[in-house]
Amino acid sequence: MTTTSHPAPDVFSPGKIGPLTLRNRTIKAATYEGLSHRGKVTRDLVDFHVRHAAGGVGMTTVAYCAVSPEGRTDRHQVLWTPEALPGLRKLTDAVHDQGAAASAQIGHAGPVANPKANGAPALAPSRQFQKTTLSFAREATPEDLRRVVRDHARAARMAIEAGFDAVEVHLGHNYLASSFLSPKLNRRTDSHGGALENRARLAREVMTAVRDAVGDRIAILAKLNMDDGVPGGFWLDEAIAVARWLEADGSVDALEMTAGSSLSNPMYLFKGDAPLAAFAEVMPQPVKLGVKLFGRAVLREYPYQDGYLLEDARQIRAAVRLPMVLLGGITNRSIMDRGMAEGFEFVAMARALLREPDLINRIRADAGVRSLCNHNNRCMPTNFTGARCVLVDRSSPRSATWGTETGYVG
Ligand SMILES: Cc1cc2nc3c(=O)[nH]c(=O)nc-3n(C[C@H](O)[C@H](O)[C@H](O)COP(=O)(O)O)c2cc1C
Repeated sequence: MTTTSHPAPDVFSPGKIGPLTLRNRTIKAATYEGLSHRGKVTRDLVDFHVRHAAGGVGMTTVAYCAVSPEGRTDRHQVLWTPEALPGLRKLTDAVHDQGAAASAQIGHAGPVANPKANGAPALAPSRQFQKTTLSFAREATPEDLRRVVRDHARAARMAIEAGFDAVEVHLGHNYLASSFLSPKLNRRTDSHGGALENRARLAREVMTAVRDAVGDRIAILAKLNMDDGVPGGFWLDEAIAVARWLEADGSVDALEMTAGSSLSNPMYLFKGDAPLAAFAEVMPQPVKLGVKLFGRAVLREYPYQDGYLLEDARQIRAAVRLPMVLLGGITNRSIMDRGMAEGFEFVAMARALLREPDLINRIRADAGVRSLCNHNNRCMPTNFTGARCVLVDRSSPRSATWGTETGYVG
């Protein structure tokens, strides 16, 4: 542990991530909004982030902006194209007007991508059957990997043009870089497979390319898995080594630790109820069929408790000096204070802020405020139809005419 000799910072005091100073230490975690249309920003997407910025967070994260077309989980996802830039700039300007910073989550979904929607097979370290999309992901060639690394660098450069203060690189949930880390998913025998040094190569190449692309003009965060929650998968001991390498590479300004596999164990990240019926209801084919056939095996339930990733994240905290963001069940002042006391510099929150976007302002005014989120997790499947808490708003903003009606903002 590096910080026990210093008093714990107040979560409402300013905090530094690389070149960036946030007005406080709370971050709206990435929740894929499902509010972009044909790769471009809509008014609904801007409004979503303005709500969170006005609600008091230090930084809001625009999720998940794919670096390559075959790396999308939804065909409407923001892609880093010149056409997307004017809308992204309007989004970051609107967030800045509220006094918050804006981060873009960038990444490649790898085997989690939707091949039908993308019109291209998903990429994986080794050829494999995807239960959720009932299709085979193809083995990425060395040229694919070089291109994906370049795509991350290009995305990070465009994030600067779009006015973002930070990029958060997705190294979790068995998306592409995370699937390479997994000894279960990665059965390669080349320089990107086998020993941990080789399995971690893609994640390190991506982070170094992003650092080379942006220098210290904006902050660089990495959202790194600690444990896939899958027998034979990537887990904590290996994550500690990877966190140390990323620190030694100088490619990261802050680490946010996550867990689970969007491929085979998503509830390991969320804990709480598994919303199987809600998933089957909204998913397009063939994902709907995949959920019906394999959903019960994939959506296993785990008990929820506040700060549920703290026990593992504490071990990473002890291994590196980098600023760290505590994620997972942060819902009230007392778990925020606990994170600060344990040496984390920031906290990130997803579901509690979907339930109440103004929760940060209310906790700041009254430390006794409790979140109304009950971890029923029925927000999870809303990410393709407008991420929201269904206890607040059951209806989707997306309709047959959605996009034109809502209006592009650039
Ligand atoms: C609707 C929804 C969409 C999400 N989309 C993303 C995403 O695009 N990228 C990501 O890294 N995590 C995503 N997550 C996970 C959250 O960032 C966060 O890691 C998780 O919800 C645990 O934090 P919490 O306990 O504060 O909710 C999503 C979560 C929800 C509920």
